[in-house]
Amino acid sequence: MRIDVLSLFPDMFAPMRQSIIGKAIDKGALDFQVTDFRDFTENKHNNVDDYPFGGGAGMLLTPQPIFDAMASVEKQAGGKGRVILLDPAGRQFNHEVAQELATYDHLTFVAGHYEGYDERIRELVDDEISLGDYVLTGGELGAMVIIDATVRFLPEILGNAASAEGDSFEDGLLEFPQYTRPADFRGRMVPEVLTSGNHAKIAEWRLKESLRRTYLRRPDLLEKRQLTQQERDLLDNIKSEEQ
Ligand SMILES: O=C(NCc1ccc(CNCc2ncc[nH]2)cc1)c1csc2nc[nH]c(=O)c12
Repeated sequence: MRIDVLSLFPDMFAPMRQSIIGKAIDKGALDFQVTDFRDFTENKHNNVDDYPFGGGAGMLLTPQPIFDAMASVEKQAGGKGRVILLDPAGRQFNHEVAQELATYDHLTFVAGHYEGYDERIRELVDDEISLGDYVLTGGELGAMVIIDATVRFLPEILGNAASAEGDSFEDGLLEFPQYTRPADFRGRMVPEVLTSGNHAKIAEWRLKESLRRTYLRRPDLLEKRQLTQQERDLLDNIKSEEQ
């Protein structure tokens, strides 16, 4: 997979090379390139933004540096791949979107700053993604979150854990409580069932605790999810316990 980012703050992406991105690059699973579109401005003052026509507060990114930075990526990479604009007005990022993006072999992210983009920049763009309904100062952190969540799906990175996890019953439910050694931590015991070796009982306990957690914290997820008869029975059980 190749990922390009167009940004005014390329250094913000350097720390990613210390973790998941670096691992993917070392494994040859990922080509990662950040382009500073300020390098492409034809403006003698090196400006990349300007006042909005029609007045109003804030500055907008001008189209020329971004168009020319994109042309440079196209020349280098032999194309621009799937172009994603980070924008608060975009569709909300989530697990499904990450899975969808992971299917492309080339993604180009455009991260803006200031109060937004000149509308004509959207001509370059295939998709617009927001990280949620809160205001950030720019798109870089959003791009990093999306890249992290997407790169983890690469087979070389998480093997089949990511896909397997996605397919199992956890899909659509919150994670069950997890424990590791010691079984007795200063008097706080790990639930008996988990050290019983009874795998059927363990699986049922995990399913029930996933349902309990989802019921208590994210009932909206339960609304969206088809429940098996076993899950419905467990949920009835939980509802009476949680009275
Ligand atoms: O670039 C981003 N933010 C910078 C930014 C913040 C506010 C505005 C719009 N300004 C108000 C307005 N609209 C119309 C007129 N005036 C534009 C850009 C961003 C990328 S993804 C994301 N996801 C969640 N939140 C975010 O802010 C982001």
